[in-house]
Amino acid sequence: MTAPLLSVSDLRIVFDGRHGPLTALDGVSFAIAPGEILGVVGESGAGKSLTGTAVIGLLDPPGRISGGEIRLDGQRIDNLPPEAMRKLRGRRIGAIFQDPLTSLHPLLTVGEQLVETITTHLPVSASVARTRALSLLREVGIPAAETRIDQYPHQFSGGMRQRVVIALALCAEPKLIIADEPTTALDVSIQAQITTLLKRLCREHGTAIMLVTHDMGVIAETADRVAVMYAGRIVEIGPVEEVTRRPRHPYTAGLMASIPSVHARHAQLNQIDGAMPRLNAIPDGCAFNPRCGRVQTFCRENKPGLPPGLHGAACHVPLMEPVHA
Ligand SMILES: Nc1ncnc2c1ncn2[C@@H]1O[C@H](COP(=O)(O)OP(=O)(O)OP(=O)(O)O)[C@@H](O)[C@H]1O
Repeated sequence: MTAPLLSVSDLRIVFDGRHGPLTALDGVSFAIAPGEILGVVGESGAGKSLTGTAVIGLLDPPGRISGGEIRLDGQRIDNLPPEAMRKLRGRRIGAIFQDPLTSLHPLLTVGEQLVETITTHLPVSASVARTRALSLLREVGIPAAETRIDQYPHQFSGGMRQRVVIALALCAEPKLIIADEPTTALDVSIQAQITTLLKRLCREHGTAIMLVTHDMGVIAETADRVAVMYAGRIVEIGPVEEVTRRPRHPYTAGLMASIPSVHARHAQLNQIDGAMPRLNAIPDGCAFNPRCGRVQTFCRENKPGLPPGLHGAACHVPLMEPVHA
């Protein structure tokens, strides 16, 4: 792998509660290369969003980083003062969230928001910024951009609004975009258009994306590599083809089995019995052991680590045979 753009090492996040700190992220490590799309997948509560939130420096109390480090282009960013982090956000790291309306100001036109973001981060005049805003809107596939630029967010459909949010994230040509469930609120046909757009932007601009989603189908279509999270840890990581065709962790295999057909994407991950444990009740040993069909006595006692290498699973009894043809 080339020098990583983002590297997260042994990241730990706790929530300070009345009965002491609860561990929400427990030693998460991964890297993203320039231009690469890393999918981060897992059920609700796995810690996917927390990981993305920590990378963009938006973790709020009572949550806090209690260990590990985050580096962007080699520079440590997890301990930057808030002002420095604010500058970095938007300029070097962009963000796209599930609901476009939370990222857009309802009372400002799309053009005003783009121009403001561009002039905040780049030393250009308002008229140059407007020209750039127009070309960004065209680039993300907004038809009749010259008219649309002066319209308000509510005048756009959900899919078009998400395109505007992507344009906003791209304003300062950040090297990294954190996209948290960017397609979840959209119709299936629109989802495909947005994932195609994200892939094209990565290819054409060399932007890296950390794509957070509960949907293994979106990952399979979009990501280069995938990190599977469970109960605050990465339980499997590897190239998407490898992980989807030959999952090694029984949890990943369960996620794969739960991918609905392309035409029925909205089915939930309901094929693995049981639920993600609460933070105050994470089982000893492998956190997945109560739900695992391959559980052995030692799985209840020893926490498995993620082995080094391109594709690895934190499992004492990994699946080694292809599960999917
Ligand atoms: N402010 C908070 N206080 C206490 N616990 C929190 C807080 N925010 C998140 N958590 C806990 O941290 C864990 C990880 O949350 P996170 O939002 O990262 O999960 P996720 O995998 O992104 O799930 P989802 O898809 O539902 O967003 C969960 O157990 C959640 O309950």
